[in-house]
Amino acid sequence: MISFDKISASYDGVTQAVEDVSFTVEEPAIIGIIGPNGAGKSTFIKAALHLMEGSGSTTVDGQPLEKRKKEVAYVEQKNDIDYSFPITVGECVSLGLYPEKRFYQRITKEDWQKVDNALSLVKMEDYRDHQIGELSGGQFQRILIARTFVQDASLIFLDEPFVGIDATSEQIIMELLNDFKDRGKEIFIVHHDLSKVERYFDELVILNKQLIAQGPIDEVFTKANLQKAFGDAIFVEGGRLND
Ligand SMILES: Nc1ncnc2c1ncn2[C@@H]1O[C@H](COP(=O)(O)OP(=O)(O)OP(=O)(O)O)[C@@H](O)[C@H]1O
Repeated sequence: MISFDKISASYDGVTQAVEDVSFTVEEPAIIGIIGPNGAGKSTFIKAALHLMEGSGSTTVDGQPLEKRKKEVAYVEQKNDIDYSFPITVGECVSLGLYPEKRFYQRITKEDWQKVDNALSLVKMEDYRDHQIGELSGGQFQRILIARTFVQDASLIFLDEPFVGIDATSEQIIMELLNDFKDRGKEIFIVHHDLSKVERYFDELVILNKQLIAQGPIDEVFTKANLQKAFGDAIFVEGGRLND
């Protein structure tokens, strides 16, 4: 169970990006975080995970986040990642084993077994010794998911993981995330494609600076909530939504 209590954050003390967002997710689930551009989706995650300054608190099973940090994995937006870093696919995945481990520290035989196992889950076992810079966007995203697996994270936050990736990678990732859910994990995904909401997610968080709605898809993925978050423009092109 993870609870967010009054998460707020601003930039330069001027732009209030997220305001008093509170909600709890009790059960293993895949949770979509949606909202218009600039709604504060990325900021919410960063502030809630204490990756930037903000206020409010996050608790895991009633304990402060600090005590459970090892269980939390965060995969940032692709454009925030430096692909030119000279590191192999295997080394990149192994970083999940020891969040505190330094680069180039020796990786044991046992570690490699865990890495190989994770790489085969994301169907990237043949790429272990390749440089990360050689991968496509979709392959790299699969590597980052493999890293959360070796970390054994139970709370996974993915910021726009499907932007610019191939359909095969998207499918492999969604299958794996469903498997993670069956293993008891809670997975949060910032996502912008509303057409896939019902297929991909069990629960939804709708944000526009403040929390608009949160809960099971069939309760909160409604025209009224989407209008509140996105305005009327979203309905111009139509689309199947619950009333
Ligand atoms: N580093 C920054 N400095 C100043 N303002 C920022 C910074 N990052 C984000 N913002 C502003 O904070 C607000 C929320 O941004 P955020 O990136 O969290 O939204 P988002 O919902 O993730 O957007 P998108 O869907 O476009 O990625 C926006 O108004 C944005 O311009």
